[in-house]
Amino acid sequence: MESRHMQRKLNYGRHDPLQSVVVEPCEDQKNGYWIIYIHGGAWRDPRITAESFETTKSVLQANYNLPIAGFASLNYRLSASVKFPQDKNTTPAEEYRKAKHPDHIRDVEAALAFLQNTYNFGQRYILVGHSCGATLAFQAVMGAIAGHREQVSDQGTNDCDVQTEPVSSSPEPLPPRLSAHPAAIIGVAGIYDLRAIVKSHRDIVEYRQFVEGAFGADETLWDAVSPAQMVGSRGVEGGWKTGRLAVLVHSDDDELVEKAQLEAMREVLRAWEAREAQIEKQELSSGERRARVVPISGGHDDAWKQGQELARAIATAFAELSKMGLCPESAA
Ligand SMILES: N[C@@H](CC(=O)c1ccccc1NC=O)C(=O)O
Repeated sequence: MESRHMQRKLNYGRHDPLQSVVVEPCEDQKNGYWIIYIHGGAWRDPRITAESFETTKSVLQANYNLPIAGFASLNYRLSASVKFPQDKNTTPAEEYRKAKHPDHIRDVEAALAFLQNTYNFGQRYILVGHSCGATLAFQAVMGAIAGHREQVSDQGTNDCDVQTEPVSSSPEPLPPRLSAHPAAIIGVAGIYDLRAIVKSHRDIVEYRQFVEGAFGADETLWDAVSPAQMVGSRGVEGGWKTGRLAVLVHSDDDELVEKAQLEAMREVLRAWEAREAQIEKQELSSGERRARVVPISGGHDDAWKQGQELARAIATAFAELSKMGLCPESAA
């Protein structure tokens, strides 16, 4: 592979080493899209990090010729896990995992704003999220969570009034504003309805544990932050005004997240799809939107561990953008 593409790890926050991104700009594809990955691990698994995108990235670079302007993979602060206990007395404070909603999504927003300020790609990016990373990807464009922070070019109205989060325990100021939402989101093995996933696994304590670990025990908050639960101005429908393409990816071999999660998200995306995208005046395309389902094979974590199926899903998204007239020819 070409070696002039340099991979670097950059920090976007000062309170936790997990406030970092692994980036690799691709100098020869300036008109392409940035691929920005958000890893899974139930908001708490310290073994699953930004580096978990490496294999998929290598597959994309070796086997596809897509117009990709750069790769970024985000780390974000994690919640505590009973499976990986830490001793508060001996763990350096910045490494002690204690994040609670909205810390995770605020870190994702801060990372995206940091990348936008650094690389100036505007809306030309695709958010790819796996498992709880898919939750975070769609939360980043939900009206009730982040939509009021988007700056739409022609002064979109601010129709979001309610704050749906507890006061953050985080010492951080609010992250800089997200200047633009992604053109496309790819949700892989995603969790989109917290109440439903806990209920459908009520005999396995782990599910309630990781949801409470990240969001607390108040189930009305679970609904308010679930992309498949919020409709209208508080959901993806009202929040993701400039969005063009949503791709939902799932494997029937997935042993951890059931297909009902995808189906619930597919339903709320129907209302989003029916509305026209808000587009820049100089843009020549129509406001057409698409939501697509892409089946893959393999177990829950095989998507990123093996990389081939995730890479294929990403290539499918580029093919859709291309059909919509939203994709440049790839250079070389
Ligand atoms: N290894 C994980 C398990 C996990 O990631 C998970 C389990 C069930 C359903 C979804 C999961 N991950 C989603 O991000 C853990 O530490 O809990």
